[in-house]
Amino acid sequence: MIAGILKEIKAEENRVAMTPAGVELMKQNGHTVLVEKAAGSGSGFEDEAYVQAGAEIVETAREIYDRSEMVMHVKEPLPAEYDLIRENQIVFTYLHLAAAEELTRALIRSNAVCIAYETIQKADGSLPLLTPMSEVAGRMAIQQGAKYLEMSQGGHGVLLGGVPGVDPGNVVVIGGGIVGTNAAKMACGLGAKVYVLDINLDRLRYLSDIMPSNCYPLMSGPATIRDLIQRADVIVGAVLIPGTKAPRLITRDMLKYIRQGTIMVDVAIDQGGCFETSRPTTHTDPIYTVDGVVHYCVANMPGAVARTSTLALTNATLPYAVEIASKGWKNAMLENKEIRPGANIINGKVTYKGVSDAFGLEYTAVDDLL
Ligand SMILES: NC(=O)C1=CN([C@@H]2O[C@H](COP(=O)(O)OP(=O)(O)OC[C@H]3O[C@@H](n4cnc5c(N)ncnc54)[C@H](O)[C@@H]3O)[C@@H](O)[C@H]2O)C=CC1
Ligand SMILES: CC(=O)C(=O)O
Ligand SMILES: [Mg+2]
Repeated sequence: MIAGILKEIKAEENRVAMTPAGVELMKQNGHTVLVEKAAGSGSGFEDEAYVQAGAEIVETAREIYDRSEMVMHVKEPLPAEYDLIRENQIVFTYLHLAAAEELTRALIRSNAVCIAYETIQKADGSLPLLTPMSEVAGRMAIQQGAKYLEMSQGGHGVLLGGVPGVDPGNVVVIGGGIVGTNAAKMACGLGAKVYVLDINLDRLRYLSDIMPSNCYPLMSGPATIRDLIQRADVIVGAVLIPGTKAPRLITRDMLKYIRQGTIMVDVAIDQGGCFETSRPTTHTDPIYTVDGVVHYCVANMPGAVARTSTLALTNATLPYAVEIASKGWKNAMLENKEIRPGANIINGKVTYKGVSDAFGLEYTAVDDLL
């Protein structure tokens, strides 16, 4: 198969969908890899390294789309690319469609085979291509929260770890999955008092076993959230119901309970955000304030630490890319049940329930198309 690696065009996105080591493995499996010029430079991989690994460097995204049977991105295709996507072409990338109606409709029109990284799912329910970026984003959430707590950044001037004789800061993490656990680990490491909220009691038991004593796993619910946000210095939004729009757990009205200069980091913004007042921001302009409460809602947080993120992401994506390229998408989905839920839109049909529900579109089970 001919696979094309596109250069990311989202603001401040420096990750790349395949490293030179990945190209080498694709070549060993008999595939041709086209890499858009300078696609890897933001992650420290120059064109020369791709050529040495056996890739062909291609000048434009248009040529990648024209010549490739499968295109790979990190982030979703942007409007400038919608008309370049071809019928039956495999588009393999993060899509987050339940929060992106315009993109959903463009991909339906394209008649392409759109497989989302974030909905590939193992039998135990885990999301192997979301996990590495959730690990990065969860850790970064605390780094960003601590930074914006500084007064010159708009925060209310609390040092998360405190000092001897002074209380540490309070961190409230809503959602105790991969993002939430990684955020909590970082915040605990700094010495903050950390509350992690989830609705899954088994998950709370697990967190209670593995987390240090300055972490308090609690059952999530409106009353608990309302109580905790009044004392919070940093609030992290980290909930997910896979493939669907995030539930709004802190409403506009609840901002009145939150002190000015508190930092709300909505990591779940790529699924629409779990705070009503969240709207996507970029690394160049990451924060805004509502009623004095600072909101950080960058939809591609891992892009800021591109070297680490590219390596972590491609460690996870490469085996799936090789399998899809080697077997074709249908056989890959028939033989590997983890890949099947990755199908979001296939030849104009919406094959992911969370996406069809989000926009009132007709749903077709992927099994009917295999
Ligand atoms: N902004 C960014 O750059 C990035 C965003 N993300 C996003 O972060 C979000 C979280 O991802 P993961 O941690 O990997 O998901 P996960 O599936 O590991 O964890 C989500 C957790 O939320 C819990 N949950 C669901 N409803 C809840 C509720 N009402 N109250 C409390 N907890 C609730 C679930 O039980 C689960 O434990 C996703 O939307 C993901 O796409 C991930 C990576 C980067
Ligand atoms: C998960 C995701 O959307 C990201 O890493 O940007
Ligand atoms: Mg994202």
